[in-house]
Amino acid sequence: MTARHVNVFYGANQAIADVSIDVRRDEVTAFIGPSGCGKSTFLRTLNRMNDTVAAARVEGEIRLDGADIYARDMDVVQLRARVGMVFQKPNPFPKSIYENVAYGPRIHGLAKGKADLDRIVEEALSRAGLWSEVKDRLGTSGTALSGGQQQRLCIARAIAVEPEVILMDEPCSALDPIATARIEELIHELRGRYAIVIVTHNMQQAARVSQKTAFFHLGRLIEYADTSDIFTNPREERTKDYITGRYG
Ligand SMILES: Nc1ncnc2c1ncn2[C@@H]1O[C@H](COP(=O)(O)OP(=O)(O)OP(=O)(O)O)[C@@H](O)[C@H]1O
Repeated sequence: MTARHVNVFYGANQAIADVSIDVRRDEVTAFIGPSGCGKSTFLRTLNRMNDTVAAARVEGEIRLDGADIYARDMDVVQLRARVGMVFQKPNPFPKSIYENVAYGPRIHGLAKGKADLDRIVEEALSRAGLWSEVKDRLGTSGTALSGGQQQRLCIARAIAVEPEVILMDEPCSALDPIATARIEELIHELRGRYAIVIVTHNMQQAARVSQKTAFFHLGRLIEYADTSDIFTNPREERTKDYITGRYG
């Protein structure tokens, strides 16, 4: 995905100012920065989640495989399948584990019948590292799983429609350390197959899971570089101050 000169406003307040960035398919990109700097707002521009906020207005250009995602003829439902999202709080549908994963492929017409749908569900749950834990209880409610399992179910739900990009907005902030480690492992396993963008407050997590890191401050993209450079050799003073804990 490429973003060029993106501005986002909530009414009269500007939350994102002139952000340009490329997100590559074979990498995990972490968005870091102090609270309120616009990480989530910018993340949400990448699959037009901001459309759901009446006061939000996006300017600039964002392209997915060259196509302008804000173009009038862009099918937003299709876009959100190609650019999936995993939220801070796991939000499975109040339906069975199977239905949580099968819903997307069914509405997007990806399955050629029941056996094919079963295969897609198994594959998505396997890739999300959840299959062995749930294969004998696919009919039970997704909301009855543990928080970490629910988050992996949400990742399986995103994967099931074969996205190109997965956006993760602080996916571990509601999870304990063990469930967090499991999600981080999963991010490693999924890398290469999907472009992954993760917003995180946890700098160790950014350093562990990502290859590229973008540091935001007051709505601007201050520095975007290899994660190892951001954490060991930042070019900007503000990045250095943030990663050394001087503010944030
Ligand atoms: N729905 C909204 N309506 C109005 N203003 C909003 C809305 N969402 C975010 N903002 C404002 O936009 C700015 C950026 O917020 P955003 O949530 O994107 O930051 P963030 O870096 O993700 O913060 P955090 O790390 O605390 O989640 C803030 O000033 C915030 O108050």
